[in-house]
Amino acid sequence: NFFSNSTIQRQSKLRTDENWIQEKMTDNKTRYVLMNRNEIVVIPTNKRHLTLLNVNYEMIEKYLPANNRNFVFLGEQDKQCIFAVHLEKLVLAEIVKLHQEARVIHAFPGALKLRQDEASLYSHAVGMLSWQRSQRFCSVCGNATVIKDAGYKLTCSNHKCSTHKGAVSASYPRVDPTIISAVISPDQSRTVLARQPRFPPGMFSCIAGFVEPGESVEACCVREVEEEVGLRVHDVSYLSSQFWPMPASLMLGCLATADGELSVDSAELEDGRWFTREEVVDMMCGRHAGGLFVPPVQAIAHQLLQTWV
Ligand SMILES: NC(=O)C1=CN([C@@H]2O[C@H](COP(=O)(O)OP(=O)(O)OC[C@H]3O[C@@H](n4cnc5c(N)ncnc54)[C@H](OP(=O)(O)O)[C@@H]3O)[C@@H](O)[C@H]2O)C=CC1
Repeated sequence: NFFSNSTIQRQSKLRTDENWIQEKMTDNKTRYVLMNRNEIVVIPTNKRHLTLLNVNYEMIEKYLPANNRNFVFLGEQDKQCIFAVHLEKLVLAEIVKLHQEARVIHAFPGALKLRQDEASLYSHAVGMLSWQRSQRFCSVCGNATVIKDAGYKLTCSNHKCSTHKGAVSASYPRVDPTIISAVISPDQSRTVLARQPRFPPGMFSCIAGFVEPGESVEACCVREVEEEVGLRVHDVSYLSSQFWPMPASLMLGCLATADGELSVDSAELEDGRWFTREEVVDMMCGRHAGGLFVPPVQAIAHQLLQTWV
């Protein structure tokens, strides 16, 4: 699945080896991925494809943040280490000026034009760096946090803080489990698609929602479909997953069966309908008579529909 198909070795056992990390950070063979919140630095390879700008330590040294903040070790690929770093907009602009073809672009939808392995690097980086930015202070005593384990762990800088004694001694990266389901009629001829007000005009997608504590994937699927379109699903089956970097959802793709009239929750959804298989095929191929379409092939919503049609 796009965004989750990296060929990188994460080398998680080496993250705690500070000397090794320090040595790799300053090695000129090391490659840095640059970003700023929702922006990435890319080079267009042709009209439709982009590649991430490769920057080595020499090029980035003077811009690297103090205390390794906003910084993460992504792993190793072909014996080359890869780190990601969050930099201020002005710094990104300065770096881009040094590379004739480089551009700073919005990561969405820009990241959809990256090669799959680079899109996976991007999703790994954005999930890690947005978590670090959201955890700058200890949630117990309010003191600053300190980055450990090459960016994968945050501890409180106040050594008297109770977090150093209790079971919850550190903050670890956050991933939000989210179900997404293609709801199919019992005769397999129709599926439910819905649209949120923030979707691009004409786009319909499968039903999605965040898993709550105490819920299984199946129970979450039943609850979300009932809440959003008023149908009671059965026969929920898990198909596959996708990390979705918005900023850190783990999409758990399901197929489920239901029938009946829809009762759309207008607080969350702008529209929700049953669509026939033929209509969905047209929406997937960009030839729907009414101009309706589904998310692109990179999204798990598309993959679920592809499995069904
Ligand atoms: N890859 C794919 O094919 C698709 C991916 N998605 C993704 O699935 C996710 C869920 O979809 P959807 O339900 O439509 O999402 P929304 O982002 O619309 O979230 C619904 C509501 O849940 C609350 N919320 C936001 N973040 C979280 C969180 N981390 N945990 C719990 N609740 C939260 C918010 O409520 P409030 O505003 O009240 O705080 C939000 O309005 C989104 O990240 C979306 O991008 C969705 C469809 C297709």
